[in-house]
Amino acid sequence: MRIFPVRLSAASSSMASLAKMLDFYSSFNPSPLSIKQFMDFGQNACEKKSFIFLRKELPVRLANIMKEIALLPDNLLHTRSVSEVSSWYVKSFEDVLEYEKVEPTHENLQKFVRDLDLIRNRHNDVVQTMAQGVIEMKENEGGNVEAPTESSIQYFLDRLYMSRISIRMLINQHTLLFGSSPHSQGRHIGCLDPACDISDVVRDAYENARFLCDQYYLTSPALEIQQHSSTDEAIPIRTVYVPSHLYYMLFELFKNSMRAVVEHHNQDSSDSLPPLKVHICRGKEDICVKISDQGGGIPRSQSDQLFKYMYSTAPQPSKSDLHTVPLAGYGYGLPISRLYARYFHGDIVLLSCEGFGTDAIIYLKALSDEANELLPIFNKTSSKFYRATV
Ligand SMILES: O=C(O)CCCOc1c(F)cc(-c2c(C(=O)NCc3ccc(C(=O)O)cc3)noc2-c2cc(Cl)c(O)cc2O)cc1F
Repeated sequence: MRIFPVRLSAASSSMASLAKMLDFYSSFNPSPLSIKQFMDFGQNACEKKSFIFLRKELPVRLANIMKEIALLPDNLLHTRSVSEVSSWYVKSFEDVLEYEKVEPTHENLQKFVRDLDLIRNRHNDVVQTMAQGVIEMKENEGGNVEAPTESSIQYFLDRLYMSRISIRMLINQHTLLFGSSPHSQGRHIGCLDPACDISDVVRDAYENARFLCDQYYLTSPALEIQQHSSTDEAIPIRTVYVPSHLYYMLFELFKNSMRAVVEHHNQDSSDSLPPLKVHICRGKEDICVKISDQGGGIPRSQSDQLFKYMYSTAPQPSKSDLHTVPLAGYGYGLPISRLYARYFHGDIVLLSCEGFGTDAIIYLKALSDEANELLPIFNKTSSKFYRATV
């Protein structure tokens, strides 16, 4: 009976074909789009053009990051969690390749939208699962991880999550523009708001962070907002942006500020907490959102640590903590918030004055044609980084 060898050859031939396709699509650099290009295309959207662009661009972006996953240190790559994440990427890569040569018929376009929804949902838990993989690796290594491994993990996770932000942006734009409810968008173009009122998103994020803070600490600092526009643009300051990205950044920063302020000011004193002061400023090149708190600050020597995936002052949350301790997370909120800001060529900068408080500044590009996607590219340079530290 030749069943097993046939099955083995079938498996090995599909692996060989996957490896060939990975090499092919990773040989292309991802094509970054600007917010202006997303808007211009979305205002006169053509589903066939979007389909033809995505059936090439999605495999290119998936293959570029899959080649980096393969270069991870074995003690991380072979954890159960990272193996699971890797299998999601393989499945999604194969799912999109099904459309490589098909005709853009109405039926195929509809099926493409459904498959994009499945792909997005398959990858919903990548961040938590990767965090679990880092914990498994630490446990397997007896708790200590050498610095070179830690820096290569930091480098990789920044690129993995930036790639994931970009792939979800492409998928969301296509499914929102051409999915089942294209006309319920109002003024929105996909997930982009052409007139995003920044102070509205600030208030929304503050109120939700405050709700969690009140739940846990039974108190929370007030909010004061000021807006400054150096250009002739009116107040309130509006810009073309992805409100959900801005909300994520603000929600994380407000949670951190509230935790610092409440924990720094002993909770039984009658003095009221110092308010959080937010300045929204529009210049020619930048839009800035500065959150200033009097939470006692953190030493300059430690502030960079807050952007590390393998550092957190909070103990690693247990599964129950993640549901019961509202302000606790894996400590990934800040590094991922900075990726959201950097994704369209902005940034997040922390300026802390130990003993007094912290300013956290979100920088956004003021001009949509300068807000280009910042995408990781797999090439000899990036792979050398892994080889040097593995
Ligand atoms: O679990 C998560 O996901 C949230 C993970 C994150 O959790 C943190 C958190 F919310 C707030 C702080 C913190 C402290 C503090 O904690 N100061 C006390 C201390 C003094 C000395 C040292 C030291 O010497 O190392 C450390 C802390 N001071 O300012 C901030 C602060 C940090 C950020 Cl990013 C911000 O946007 C606003 C802030 O006021 C630190 C966090 F780490």
